[in-house]
Amino acid sequence: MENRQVPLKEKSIVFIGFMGVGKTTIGKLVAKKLYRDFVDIDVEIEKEFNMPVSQIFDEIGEQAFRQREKEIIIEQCRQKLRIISVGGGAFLQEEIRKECLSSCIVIFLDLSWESWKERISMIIDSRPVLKGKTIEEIEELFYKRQDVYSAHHSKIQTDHQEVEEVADYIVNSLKLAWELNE
Ligand SMILES: Nc1ncnc2c1ncn2[C@@H]1O[C@H](COP(=O)(O)OP(=O)(O)O)[C@@H](O)[C@H]1O
Ligand SMILES: O=C(O)C1=C[C@@H](OP(=O)(O)O)[C@@H](O)[C@H](O)C1
Ligand SMILES: [Mg+2]
Repeated sequence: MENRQVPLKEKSIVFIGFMGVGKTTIGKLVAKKLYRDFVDIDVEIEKEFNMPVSQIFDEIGEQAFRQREKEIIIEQCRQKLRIISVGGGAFLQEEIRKECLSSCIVIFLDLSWESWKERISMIIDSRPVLKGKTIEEIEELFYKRQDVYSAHHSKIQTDHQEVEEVADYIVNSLKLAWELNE
């Protein structure tokens, strides 16, 4: 389905940002508050391969993961009324960026490096891209990736904010934008 003529209120919403910023957690919460279906692209890929992302990287390879990531995101973006959380590496692919930006509302969840660093122990084991890297190398990747996240419709600064607060702010902002667009 071509999604470009879809009214703003019905457009799917895509969450982007670096690993661990809260795309999965906040996306799920926003979906619940808006009574919309939630899709986490990593979870969809894990279901297909029947193994966690880190095992897919080890046993099948990152390239196969990126290929399915692209296909599933494009498929999901063309649906209406979805809340979609993509992996932090998805926007490195131009085709994904273009599709998300043309079909959906793209929300960038921003977090400072200082705040992000405090979360590292929670995510390091499940993110193969971080495995074996020094903190300096991760910091370099963090800043390098910010370039691709600059392609978005809306940015939310999440430092020192609880997930509920961030989700409520997003829901209220969306409702306001929808009202103004009516
Ligand atoms: N605003 C927040 N404040 C504190 N912890 C958070 C916040 N958002 C997410 N987290 C925690 O950070 C970790 C990574 O969150 P997750 O939603 O998986 O991020 P992503 O999908 O962007 O990789 C989880 O343990 C989650 O509970
Ligand atoms: O940034 C990346 O390259 C990745 C981010 C992960 O998703 P989260 O951003 O949800 O952690 C997951 O897709 C995979 O481990 C690769
Ligand atoms: Mg996630």
